[in-house]
Amino acid sequence: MIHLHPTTELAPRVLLPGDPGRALALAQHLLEKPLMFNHNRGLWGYTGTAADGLPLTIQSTGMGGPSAAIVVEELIDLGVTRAIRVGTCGALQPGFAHGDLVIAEAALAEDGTSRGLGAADTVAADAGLVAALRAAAGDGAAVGAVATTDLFYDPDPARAARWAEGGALAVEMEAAAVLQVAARRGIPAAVLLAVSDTFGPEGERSRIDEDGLLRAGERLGEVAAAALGVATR
Ligand SMILES: O=P(O)(O)O[C@H]1O[C@H](CO)[C@@H](O)[C@H]1O
Ligand SMILES: O=c1cc[nH]c(=O)[nH]1
Repeated sequence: MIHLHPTTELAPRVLLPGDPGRALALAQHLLEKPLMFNHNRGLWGYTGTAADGLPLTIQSTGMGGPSAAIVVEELIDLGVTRAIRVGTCGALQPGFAHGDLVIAEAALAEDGTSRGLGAADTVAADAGLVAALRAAAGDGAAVGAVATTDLFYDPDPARAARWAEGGALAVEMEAAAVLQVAARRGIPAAVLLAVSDTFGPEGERSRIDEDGLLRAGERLGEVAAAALGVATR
């Protein structure tokens, strides 16, 4: 592969955090004897044995649609058949607190990557994986559309206001690209997010603290692994 240089076998099922540090934390949290199989381009990837005794791969996508699309294309070429993005997001609706979970039924294609890959206004997640995420998360997750953007620091607040008015629950930067590549290549994919940022009335950002981010990451991994069929320890 051009970007992923695997040094071990990959599992057919994969968790996709954006952050390489979350890939390492999840490998340590979810896997027995995790092996790093890729560090090329800083895209840390691990495979190990999950709680059900079967292999699970955890591969970071990096930030943004272009990097995520490369990673998902190459993972599918390497034999991956099911994928769940496990990411952070900014809340677009009132009532969310740091660490709250959001299951994306669909992603608004507000990014260049998914549009370049032929996405219409929204890209749907796989219904079976969404149902599995709902079951794994219990009552503890909001379910709906999220917006995927290319801009973490967006100079135009009207965009987020429009997504919020349209009912989007949260904003992040890879879901539409991951779902669009998966749809084009014919594999089921879904997206589970944890709220890392909330916004005040003037758009002022409140960021989750480091401990909360670590705990939210572990919860993302536990729920998404369960949705992929991994019994939690
Ligand atoms: O926490 P991850 O998965 O990286 O996701 C979110 O965090 C990054 C921005 O801080 C973007 O990648 C965004 O989508
Ligand atoms: O506000 C946020 C938080 C996480 N990820 C994003 O893309 N935006």
